[in-house]
Amino acid sequence: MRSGFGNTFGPIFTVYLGRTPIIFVTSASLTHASLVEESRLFADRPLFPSRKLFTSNFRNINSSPYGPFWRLIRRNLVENVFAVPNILAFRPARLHAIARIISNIRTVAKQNQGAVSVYPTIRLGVFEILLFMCFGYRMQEEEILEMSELLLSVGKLAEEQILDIVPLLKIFRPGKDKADGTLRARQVQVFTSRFQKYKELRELGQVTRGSYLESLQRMDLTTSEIVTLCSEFMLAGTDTTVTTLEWAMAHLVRNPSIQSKLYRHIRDVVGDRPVEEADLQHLPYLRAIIQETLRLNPPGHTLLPHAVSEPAKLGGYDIPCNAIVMFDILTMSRDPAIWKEPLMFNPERFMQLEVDMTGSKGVTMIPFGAGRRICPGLELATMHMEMLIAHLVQTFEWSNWPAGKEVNLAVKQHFTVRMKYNLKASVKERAG
Ligand code: HEM
Repeated sequence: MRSGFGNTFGPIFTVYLGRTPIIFVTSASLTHASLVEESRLFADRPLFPSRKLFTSNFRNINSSPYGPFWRLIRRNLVENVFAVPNILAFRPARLHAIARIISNIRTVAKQNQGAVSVYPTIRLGVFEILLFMCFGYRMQEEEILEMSELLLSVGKLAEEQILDIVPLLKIFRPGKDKADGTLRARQVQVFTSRFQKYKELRELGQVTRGSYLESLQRMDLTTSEIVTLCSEFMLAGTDTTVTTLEWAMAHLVRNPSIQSKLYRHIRDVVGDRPVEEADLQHLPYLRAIIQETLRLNPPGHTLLPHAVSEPAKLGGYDIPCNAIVMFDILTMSRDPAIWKEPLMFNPERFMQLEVDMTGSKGVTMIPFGAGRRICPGLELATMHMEMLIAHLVQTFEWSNWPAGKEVNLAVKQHFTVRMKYNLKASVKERAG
């Protein structure tokens, strides 16, 4: 099990790929010194040429250079869409999607002697919740599948960023530019047809107010930019959340006593009825399980690439403006100097310890980043993960499939760092 690059190469080191310096920061204190104490300086992003097309010329939140446009679109997301009353307005969509996931699990289990592949069974439900928040109306099954397949193709391009750093590698991807152009045209066409449907339903008073699309249409943005921003919302929120859920379920399958403790904890607090959002604040053990999962298996082992807006110094190193700065957060969250028995899955540690995942007072684990570029979806994602784990464990008992076979924790880098072998588990309906 990897503990991060830091153990091998030290707290900060540079690798050259072609002419581009890539500076890896692996220490928690240097991460705090840069992302929190010098937050403004380290809040820029490198501009990868291959992303120009799919980001409408770097006009989405994650790729936009630090500046007024970034501030405007980020503030819109945080203050309008992610405001608590607005999130609560989408509660019916969440409950609908959770019910669908549970029903899918029952169907799949029935067809496969009790066995369920966790990732694919959960993914569409999480995607559906975000689609609803993005567009304000419930899409038909085939529309959801079309959007999902389309965005999986768009998301795959993020895995090809190496081509920007070493352009020579492009010879292994002949026809890439043409294929990208075709995909972008399809993305714009499919999204535009959804915008049209939104307009029709809105005129009939049949949309949930407060969607991301509604907020974006109030701003001075082009259709292409709105397509890009809606796509980012879906891409940033789906696989990060589902990857973490799969890891959490893997740990619960590997640790039946922790799973039983969670089940009893939920029963003690809420009784027999399904967990609701208002219960979450009374379920610290549930939160501890999510935190421990994010510590041991953050869906990104590094943050998104950062850059400095002017030449800087960090840990005695010069950081030039053309450098790509990578924060290796896995090293920090598995650092034995910070965490006792760091490779052990032990949610109890969070029952005794108040951990600030935003890193503002000091960095120990920052699965959502820290400073100005911290993930704006932190609270929404946490709520979705807690609700889903609670319902999955309330409804079913999860165990190894086939019985006696250990869960394999090998990793694979996709858009997120996922389980190399999709978790397949056996589910048994709980008595009630
Ligand atoms: C378990 C779930 C999630 C994790 C672990 C996660 C993690 C992260 C990380 C590590 C970053 C990069 C921070 C940096 O570069 O410093 C990020 C950025 C971002 N995330 Fe998330 N994320 C999650 C869910 C979500 C959700 C649900 C949304 C929205 C629907 C979202 C939207 C974004 C956006 C827009 C950015 C770019 C922020 C910026 O550059 O200013 N994320 N996230």
